[in-house]
Parts: sequence; C-alpha cells; structure tokens
Amino acid sequence: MAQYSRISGSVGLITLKNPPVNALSAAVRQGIVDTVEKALCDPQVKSVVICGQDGVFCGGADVKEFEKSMSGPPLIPMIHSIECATKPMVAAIEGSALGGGLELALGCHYRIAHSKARLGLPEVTLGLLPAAGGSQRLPRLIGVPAALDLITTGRHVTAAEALQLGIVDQVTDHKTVDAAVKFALSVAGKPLDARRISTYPCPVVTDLDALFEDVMQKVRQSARGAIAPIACVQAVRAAATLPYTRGMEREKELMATLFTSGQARALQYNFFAQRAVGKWRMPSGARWDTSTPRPVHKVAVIGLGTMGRGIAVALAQAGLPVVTVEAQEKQLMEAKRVMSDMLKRGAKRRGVAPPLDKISYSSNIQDLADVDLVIEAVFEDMDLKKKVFLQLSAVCKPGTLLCTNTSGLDVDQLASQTRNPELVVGMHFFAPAHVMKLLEVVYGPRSSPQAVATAMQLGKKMGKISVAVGNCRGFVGNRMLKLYTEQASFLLEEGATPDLVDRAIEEFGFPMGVFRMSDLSGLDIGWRVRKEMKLAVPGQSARIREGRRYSPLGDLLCEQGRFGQKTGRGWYRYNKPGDRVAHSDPWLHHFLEEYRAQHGLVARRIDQQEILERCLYPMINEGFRILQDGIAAGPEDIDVIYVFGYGWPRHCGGPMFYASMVGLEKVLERLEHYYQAHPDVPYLQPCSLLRRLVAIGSPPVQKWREVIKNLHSQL
Ligand SMILES: CCCCCCC[C@H](O)CC(=O)SCCNC(=O)CCNC(=O)[C@H](O)C(C)(C)COP(=O)([O-])OP(=O)([O-])OC[C@H]1O[C@@H](n2cnc3c(N)ncnc32)[C@H](O)[C@@H]1OP(=O)([O-])[O-]
Repeated sequence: MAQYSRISGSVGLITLKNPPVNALSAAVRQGIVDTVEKALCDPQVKSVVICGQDGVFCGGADVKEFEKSMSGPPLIPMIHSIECATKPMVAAIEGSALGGGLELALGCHYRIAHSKARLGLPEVTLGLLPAAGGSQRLPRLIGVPAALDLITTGRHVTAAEALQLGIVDQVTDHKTVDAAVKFALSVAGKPLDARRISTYPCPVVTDLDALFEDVMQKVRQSARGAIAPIACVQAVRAAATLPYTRGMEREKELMATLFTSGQARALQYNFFAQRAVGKWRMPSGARWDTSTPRPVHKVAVIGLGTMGRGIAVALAQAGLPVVTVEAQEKQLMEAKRVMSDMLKRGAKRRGVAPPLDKISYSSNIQDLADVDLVIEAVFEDMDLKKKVFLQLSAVCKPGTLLCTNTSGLDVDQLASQTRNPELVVGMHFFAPAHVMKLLEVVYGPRSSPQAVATAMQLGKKMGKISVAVGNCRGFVGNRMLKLYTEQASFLLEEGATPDLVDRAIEEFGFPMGVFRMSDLSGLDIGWRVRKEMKLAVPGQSARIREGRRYSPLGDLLCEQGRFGQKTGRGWYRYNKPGDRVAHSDPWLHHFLEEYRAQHGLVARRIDQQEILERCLYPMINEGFRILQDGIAAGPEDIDVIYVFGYGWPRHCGGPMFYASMVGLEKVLERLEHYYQAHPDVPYLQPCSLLRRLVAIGSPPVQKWREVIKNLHSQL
C-alpha cells in the first residue's frame, strides 16, 4: 500500500506502507502507481516526496512473492514512469534503501538520506541481480568500478559513503521527510533533464576490457560456483558498453536465468532460514517470544586458549565489560598481548578506538563473584570442566548464567555440578570466535527457557547468528561432521587420495576440502578424543572397532607426529611448520599404498560423484536423525549451522535444503545402495524420517516441521 497526502501547500507526499520493511509487494507497487498519478495530476502539487513509514524507506522487492506467479504492476515501468515525471521526485531515505528500494530511489530525481540510513543492492546475496534498472543506473551514476563493487558484493553502504559515491544528494541528521520536503520545495519548477540517470552516459573507463577481465577473475574465484555474481558483472558490462535500453534488455535476459535457478531458491531459503532460527523453540514448548532474557551487564571468560581469547575479544567488541581468568600466569600474559593486538587490528578495520579497557585480566577465579554470565573455555576435558563448574557454582553470585564453550561434551553433566542446573547452557563458538558468525546455543534437559533466551540474546548482541539446539554428543554441527570426515578416510582406504577428495569437495563449493581443513585445525584434537573414548589405541591398526568399521588412518598419522599445518606434515606436506600452503605428499601416497597392502585392500577408481555422495549423504541422513530426535527444531537450524559454521556453500542452501533439491528419493536410494555395500557402517542405513518423507511424496523443506511434529505426536 502507499498513502498520499499534500503537505507544505505544494508537495505531494507518498508514504510506502508495508511493515516491517515496506517491501515492494503487488499492493505497494499498485499504491505507488496510483499515488504518483494522483500527484502528477494534482495542479497544486509542484514536487513529490516518496518515503517509507516507520523509519524504513524500502527493503526491496517482496521476496516472498517470488515463489508465486507475479501480479500487480511490474517494477521496471513503474520506476521508469517516476523518472519520466515532469515534477521533481525526491526520495526521503531513512533506515534501509535496499535492492528494489534503492532502484526506486534511483528512479527519483533526487535522494535525501538520513545519516543513519544504509543503502545497497544486495540482490546477489539472494541469487539475483538488481533487475529493476539498478545494474544500469548505478554505474551511470557512480561509475563502473564503484558500481561493480556494490553490485557484485551486495554490501550495504552508510549514508556518508553513499554521499561520497554520489548515490545521494544530501545527508541529514534531522527529520528526513522534513528535509526532503524542504528540498522538494527548493527544486520545484527546475528542469529535470539532467536528473534522469538513465539518460546519463556511463562514465568512461580506460581499458574497460582489462577491468572486466580482472573483476571477472576475482569474482569467479570468490563465487565458488555461485552464478549470480558473474551475471552481475555481465549486467554492469552491458551498462558500460550498450545504450540504456539495450542494457535493460540484457539485464532482463540475465535476470530471467537467475530468477528460476536453484541457486536463487537456495539463497532465498537461506535468507528466511536465518530469520527463522531466531524464533527458537524447545521441545518443552518454551519459545523465543514467551521467554524473557536476564539482563547481562558484565561477562566473564575462563580459560584463555585460542577459543577463550576470541570469545573475550568478541564480547569486548560488542561493548561488554569482560573479566578474563586464566590460571597460568605465563599464558595470561601471552593472552593479554595477543588479545590487545586483536582488539587494535579490529578497531583499525572498523575505524573506531580499540576497546582495550573493556577487558580485565586475572588468574583468580574469585574475581568472577559479580559477573552476570560466565563462558567457560578451558581445555576440552570433562573432568577439568566439571571442576571448573563446581568452582564457578561456589564463587558466582546467585542467578549467574554458567555457559560452556564445549564443542560436543555433555552439557547436562556439567550442569549437575552446579547449584542451579537450570542456569547452565552450552555456547559453542567457532574458531576464530571473533570472526565466525555461528553460535550453537545448547540446552540440556534442565536448562531453563530464560537461560536459553539470555544466551541467544547475548549471541545477537555479539553479532552472531545463534541457533538453539538440544544436547547430544557433538550437538548438531560436529555430530554431522564426524560422519563426513570418517567417510573421507574410508575413501582413502578404498583408493582415493586427499587431493582427489578435497578437489571434489572444493568444486562443490566448500572453501576447503575435508583433509585441508583437518590439517588446519590439527589432527591431534580428534585423536585425543578418540583415545579418551578408547577407540584409538596406539600401535593398533584394526579396521573394525566396537563392532563397526573404523579407519585408523588419522591415528596412524598422529603416531608419526603428523598433526597438520602446525607440525608441517599431516594429510599434506608444508614447507615449514605453521605454513598454510598444502603440497601433495608422496610419503602419504606411499603410506596409503602400504596400508592398503597390509589390510588386503585393493585400490579402485573413485569418481567425484561417489566422493560427494559418500561424504554428504551420510551427513544429511544424520541431519534427519537430528530432526527426528528433536535436537534441532527444523531443517533451517541445521542449514544455518552448516552455512555459517562449516562453510557449506550458501548457494546450495545447506545440507537439508540441498537434499530436497537433489530429491529425497535419490538420497534415500543412494544411502540404501551404500549401506548395502558397507553394512559395517550403521549410520549409512537411511533414517526413518527420511523414509517417511519419501513415503508421503517428498514435501518441500518448508513443510518438514509439520511432518516432524506429527511424527513426535505419534510417539
Ligand atoms: C523477473 C522479476 C523482476 C523482479 C525485479 C526485482 C528487482 C529487485 O532488484 C529485486 C529485489 O529487490 S530482491 C530484495 C533485495 N532486498 C534485500 O535483499 C533486503 C533484505 N532485507 C534485509 O536485508 C533486512 O531485512 C533489512 C536490513 C531490510 C531489515 O533488517 P532487520 O530490521 O534486522 O529486520 P529482519 O529481521 O531482517 O526482517 C524483518 C522481517 O521482514 C522480512 N523481510 C525483510 N526484507 C524482506 C523482503 N525484501 N521481502 C520480504 N520480506 C522481507 C524478514 O523476513 C522478516 O520477516 P519475519 O517474518 O519478521 O521474520
């Protein structure tokens, strides 16, 4: 909807009304067409201001409409008619002007923005391009290099940057609509020919071919298989080389390919999934909107290894006072030096003062008496963590939330050490914790909804995408990852090499293959856990343990001191310890051959399809088990965890969305096939939820929650 009024005698005011972001739904587009016509026909009106209600200009096209057949007036002619208007049209931009919202503003003759507004063309993040003239108008307005940057990354710019780039004409700290009305009065009756961006020639670029070649190469590299960034470059190239109308035809053509692509569906699903995970619910029925978080004014981090340091830095960067505790004096001093550097670097990047005074350092746990929330990040050892929780329970004031950053240990066992188990939750950060977006908030059977709400809110304050999940070994992310890494080792036993497996995974779109990733994080971490579980026994190379297939390859490498990058040797060879460039290692290939000979294994040719199916489908199957067990509330939770914590390519949606794209029947059939071929790997057996979904006709991923709910109600 759009509302029309006349103010200050001669200014027509059009207000977009579609909360919460005034997206350009069919009704809003119709409203704009009608009110623009009204303003142009009103002889009293000399100029027009377009604004959005509730402090938001416009969040762009209504993405929810993309799934339906299009109705209402199309966007392109609507914006074109605004540009052609014979009365000055002024966009008053508050909050956001994104995508179609900015394209609408670019159709106006002038743009006034509030200093806190943010502008951008983020269509690429939804698998699209700015196809309401944005790819053709923006380069004409701000030049090709700047437009390429904005359109291919989708980044939002501040009003100040928008002014500097020439996207807006004026920035105000006052009421934007008032400033726009004043401006509209001042330009009434002035000629408009020079204000119609579509008539501008695109600013000349010397050596256009070299520029586009360079940008295309960079985009291809960072896109990791995503098609939208490439189409964005092609569209801007059309703006730089073709007249406007032909450029618009090219924009339309490119958009047509993207619009119906699986990647666009995946990215748009992911956009809504990110928002869905904020609306968490627990199996008890507790929910995000009925649980009130406790106030958190002061936080503590105990244990200053890599994770603890990153967490404390992220908290300080979010503006929270943090008390850090590390028992060993030497480690404490080293952490202080490293964390100060991290804070300074981060502040320099963001152009702010480093929040050094937010962090205090102590070696005495008694200093945690007055904090509201503690995040324990000591060594991943249950006995040690239990001791820490016992101490915390005695030291902290009543009501302090006690959180553990364990990556998979039983949160409930830790809770049982404390006076108030309902105040214990897991806060599983991902390394480096001040950079990675994901946070798994893990509730145990006794965690209170208030504790979950508090951890979720703290995650939000820290700029994390937080997902609430239930308590089980490895939670969601690591529980699924275990099968992925295990399958990769099995593939080596059967004839693959680390390079072959990694190439297939990286071509799929992961930033790093499974073995490169293992070398980066260190093979010794998993080895230590397996030794604790008595699964790994030094000197043993048996391939069946606890009645099922086991690959001792990782253990055998660790026994040789090959821990990955840090030792300069792992699944790959590095020029020196700590080096990051992985080289294929003839030693390893020879070692694999000997290993196969020792176990009577005959190497066979393994193709890319098998690598992907063997690595990804068992993970997906485990994802279905996680849903069936109620550990994750819906497929969106799993997908968000994988995209933001494990590098799953966003344009494939996440493992569960990907399964729905591939077809659940196919996933089921391949799992059955692999289970038959490897009956000693129990988790290859298709899970009953997957079978159930296939049996009822493979409903779309958005409907799975309903099926799961019915399944649970029948139990
Ligand atoms: C061939 C056809 C030709 C078509 C031509 C199209 C051309 C055009 O170039 C395409 C586009 O514009 S593509 C679009 C390009 N635009 C973008 O990519 C901008 C996407 N939006 C954003 O980045 C953020 O929402 C804002 C920064 C706007 C607000 O952030 P915030 O204040 O943290 O708020 P929040 O929590 O994020 O959202 C609140 C609620 O609004 C919902 N919703 C939001 N935008 C929506 C939309 N466009 N739509 C629908 N819904 C949208 C959101 O789901 C949530 O709903 P819930 O039910 O309450 O959960």
